[in-house]
Amino acid sequence: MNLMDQKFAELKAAGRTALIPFLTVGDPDLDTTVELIIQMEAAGADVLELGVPYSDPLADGPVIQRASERALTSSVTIGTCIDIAQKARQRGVKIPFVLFTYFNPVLQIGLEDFFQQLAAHDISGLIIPDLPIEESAQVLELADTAGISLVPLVAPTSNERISRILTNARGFIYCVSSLGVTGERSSFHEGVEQFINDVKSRTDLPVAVGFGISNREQVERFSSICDGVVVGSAIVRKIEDTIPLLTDSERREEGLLQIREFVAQLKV
Ligand SMILES: O=P(O)(O)OC[C@@H](O)[C@@H](O)c1c[nH]c2ccccc12
Repeated sequence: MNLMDQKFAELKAAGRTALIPFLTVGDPDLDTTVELIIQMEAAGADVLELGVPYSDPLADGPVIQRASERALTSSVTIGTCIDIAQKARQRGVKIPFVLFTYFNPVLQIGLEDFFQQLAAHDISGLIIPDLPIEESAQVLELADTAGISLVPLVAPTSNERISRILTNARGFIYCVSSLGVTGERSSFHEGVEQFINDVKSRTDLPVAVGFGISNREQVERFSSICDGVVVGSAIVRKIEDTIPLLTDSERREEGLLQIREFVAQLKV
């Protein structure tokens, strides 16, 4: 049982739903990312998705694409992201981290080295959105050996693949609320609650939902049926809008407080 498993067990015992923010490491810069991680925890985040910026984020909408572009100007790599996680731990951050990366950056450093680095830096979970279940056997074996939970994405269109995905799932199940790419939404896939409840009926693992969730009302809606709610683009947009403050030494603290307050109002 790793830190993330423990966190979900604690929340379940308390009847609470995990708030799982996503941010892109290095956006707008690496030092600010460490400060933002500290603010996310202070705001009530229970698990944190640390996104590895990538040049071809095919599943991401424009907000996260822009965040990746900004981060890539600082030459952020997977190794940088893992170092940032360690820096946050050194600053006293206790919440579990889920590394979010496309598969190509993992292949570039090699699977064995990648999992050794993850395990050495207290990363609890891993999401690779473009690793299909059919090609995940070796990654799953290495993740299990390293004690890292390989978290699968399940979409309303997964249908007959859902059973195989759930059989190989670790950590939690990430239910994608809508088809398409990431980005704030005012509505979700028709029958999304039924889809989530169907997944819940078929697994003992915690079930979280993400994609499009951008305000407290939507978090409340999904918190009533899920063990976790992921919010990415809305937070990444808030970071983007606050960059002028975050990068001004005179107004940095004001900017960090605005991000903390934005995330805190999502906590139910
Ligand atoms: O941004 P949204 O719509 O709030 O969705 C969460 C999402 O950002 C995060 O989980 C994520 C970022 N990039 C992804 C790519 C695929 C699946 C999920 C993701």
